[in-house]
Amino acid sequence: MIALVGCGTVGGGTALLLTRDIKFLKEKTGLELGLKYVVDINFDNARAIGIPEELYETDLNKVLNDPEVTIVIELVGGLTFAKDVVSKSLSAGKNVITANKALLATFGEELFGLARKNSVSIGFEASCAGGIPIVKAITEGMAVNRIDALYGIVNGTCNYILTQMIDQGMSYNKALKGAQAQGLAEADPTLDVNGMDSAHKITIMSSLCFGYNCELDRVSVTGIENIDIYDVKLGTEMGYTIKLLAIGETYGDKVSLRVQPSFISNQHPLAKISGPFNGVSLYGHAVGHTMYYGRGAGDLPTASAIGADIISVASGAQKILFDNYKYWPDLTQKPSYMDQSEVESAYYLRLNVEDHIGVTATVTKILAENSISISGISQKEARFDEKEQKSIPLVILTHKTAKGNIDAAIKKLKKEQMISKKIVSIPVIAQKSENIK
Ligand SMILES: NC(=O)C1=CN([C@@H]2O[C@H](COP(=O)(O)OP(=O)(O)OC[C@H]3O[C@@H](n4cnc5c(N)ncnc54)[C@H](OP(=O)(O)O)[C@@H]3O)[C@@H](O)[C@H]2O)C=CC1
Ligand SMILES: N[C@@H](CC=O)C(=O)O
Repeated sequence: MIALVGCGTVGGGTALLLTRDIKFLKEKTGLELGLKYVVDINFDNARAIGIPEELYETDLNKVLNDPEVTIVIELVGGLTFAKDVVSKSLSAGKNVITANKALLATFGEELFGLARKNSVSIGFEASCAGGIPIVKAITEGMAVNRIDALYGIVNGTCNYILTQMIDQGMSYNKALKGAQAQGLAEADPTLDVNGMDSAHKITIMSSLCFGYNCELDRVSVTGIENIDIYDVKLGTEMGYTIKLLAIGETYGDKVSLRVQPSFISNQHPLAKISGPFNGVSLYGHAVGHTMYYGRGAGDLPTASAIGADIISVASGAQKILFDNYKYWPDLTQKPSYMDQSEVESAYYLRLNVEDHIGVTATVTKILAENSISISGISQKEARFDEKEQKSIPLVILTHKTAKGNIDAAIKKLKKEQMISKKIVSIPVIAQKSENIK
């Protein structure tokens, strides 16, 4: 029997699948599945979607002490009560299913170890890229591959906001409200827009891809909060679209983990992933490039991934994988990390400069001194700030260069009197080449 803790957006969707669709699930899988408890502190949402009242429970201990319950689904979110639910359930010998990427990215090693100690397993398909079965793709579908890179749009809220801003000209705040209304955003949407939710997901997925216990605090994270629609529009004119990319890559025996707003060409396979959808590209040594697409957030799409875990746990498949796969974070070593300053890409730079003779020469000289080669440069129409101060936007596209060079050049440029301190730099990410061998 199943107990579900937290009946909000995802919990509500899951409870619906386990009540309304239970007959279909049994017919399809041949498994005897049953929802016995819905634990929450209030049941407004459960009532609103018609979950039967006899399932409602406020006391977690009742679930923990019920020997009939073999699966506890944690859908509360956060790191405090959720951690208690997961730890206590595992310690009570119950399998756990969770969508809580923050919890697994922070305490994965401890919780996976606890599951192993108690001979149970943790299902977490819904923790990365919502409804896309990406955990199964990495651990099962790509099993024979050495995976050396993962590029993903893995936050539905940010992708929805950016799409609305570009396609509808909607303001950032209005688009964020829209994402919240659709149940895409986290309870605290700061985690979405500041890039941390994507960082949680890239930590979990990279650990499974590369066979290291990747650490959340080694992800270089930039969110979308400070993106200026002016740059988005200039990017569009140049044939680029802006996406919040989560990237995990290996460089020899080193790992690089980063989340960053990035320009990608309109021809890039991830460019067409819009609205609440997510897309994840994996690169394996045997298969080459594979790509996964689907809804990255929302009640039923995420419940679909939870349902897949329920079936895996109930059929015994999850435990077999848990016992045999060697890339779980409690079984692997922490990686060595690539120094972020050495990571290379092309860049879009926007400077605001005074309209003086020699300013472009000063800029190009500083870039050259920092080993940055320019692939394009253009001066745009003058702009006026809120204090009516005029400045000329100078947009530069660079060839591939190390991030350290860009940072050093920006530091120097900011010291020049004719150049405003606000310099925008956005990596321009090309599609990775396959390396089949
Ligand atoms: N929303 C999405 O699309 C996705 C979410 N996730 C993850 O799924 C998890 C749940 O997210 P989501 O459904 O959006 O969150 P919600 O905030 O909608 O749901 C959380 C539920 O837990 C309840 N709750 C809070 N504290 C307790 C407690 N002490 N005891 C029992 N119940 C409690 C809340 O009640 P109340 O409302 O009264 O506070 C609410 O009903 C999170 O880890 C999130 O990161 C993963 C993929 C997609
Ligand atoms: N808030 C998240 C929900 C899914 O993980 C998102 O927007 O992607």
